[in-house]
Amino acid sequence: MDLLRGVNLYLVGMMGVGKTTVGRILARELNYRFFDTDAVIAQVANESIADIFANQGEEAFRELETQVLGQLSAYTNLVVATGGGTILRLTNWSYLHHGIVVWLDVPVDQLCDRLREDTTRPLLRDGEIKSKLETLWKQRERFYAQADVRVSANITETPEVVAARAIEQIQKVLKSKIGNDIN
Ligand SMILES: Nc1ncnc2c1ncn2[C@@H]1O[C@H](COP(=O)(O)OP(=O)(O)O)[C@@H](O)[C@H]1O
Ligand SMILES: O=C(O)C1=C[C@@H](OP(=O)(O)O)[C@@H](O)[C@H](O)C1
Repeated sequence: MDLLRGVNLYLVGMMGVGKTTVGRILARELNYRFFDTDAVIAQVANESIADIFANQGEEAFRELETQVLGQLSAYTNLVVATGGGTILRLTNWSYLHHGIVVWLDVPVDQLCDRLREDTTRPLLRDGEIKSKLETLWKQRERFYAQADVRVSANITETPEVVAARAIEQIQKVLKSKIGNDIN
């Protein structure tokens, strides 16, 4: 994994794909530090993500998200689990491109089962989860597709299996990048 030294891994993808769960495992395997931008935002704001949305609105949350991402990008050897909407802002991409952007992709219908009982994600409140996720997916798919590495997963796989595949795929992409640079 020497290829990866000195860079950050940024996990992107829809809510509930496992960015936090898989990210922690990746950090452990690579001996990197792990950060979840939502957790940092909640700590800095001293409020839960749901309360920030309710009290300050989504735009204020997005501003905090950009600030936290920018601060984390000053460091190296981090695995960063981003929020599902991080990819929406062009400014955020200027930070994401400091490292390797890894898209965890789980089919939306499988995410519904995972998130049905969830109360922590404000964008899924009030209404039918499936149609909300599908609407977000339609708006966001093209942004996720700009990641350096795509890791497809399904909910029958353990986070450990997904993390192992992510490492393999990241290595493959880095090796081919280096090969292309030499040729
Ligand atoms: N591979 C997996 N297998 C089973 N459950 C998972 C897996 N990945 C994540 N989960 C569960 O799904 C939920 C959402 O995962 P999380 O890591 O918080 O997603 P994200 O950070 O992308 O929003 C959590 O309850 C987590 O325990
Ligand atoms: O998709 C989104 O816009 C959001 C995803 C959430 O993070 P997770 O992707 O970790 O659930 C959190 O940042 C916030 O609720 C908004």
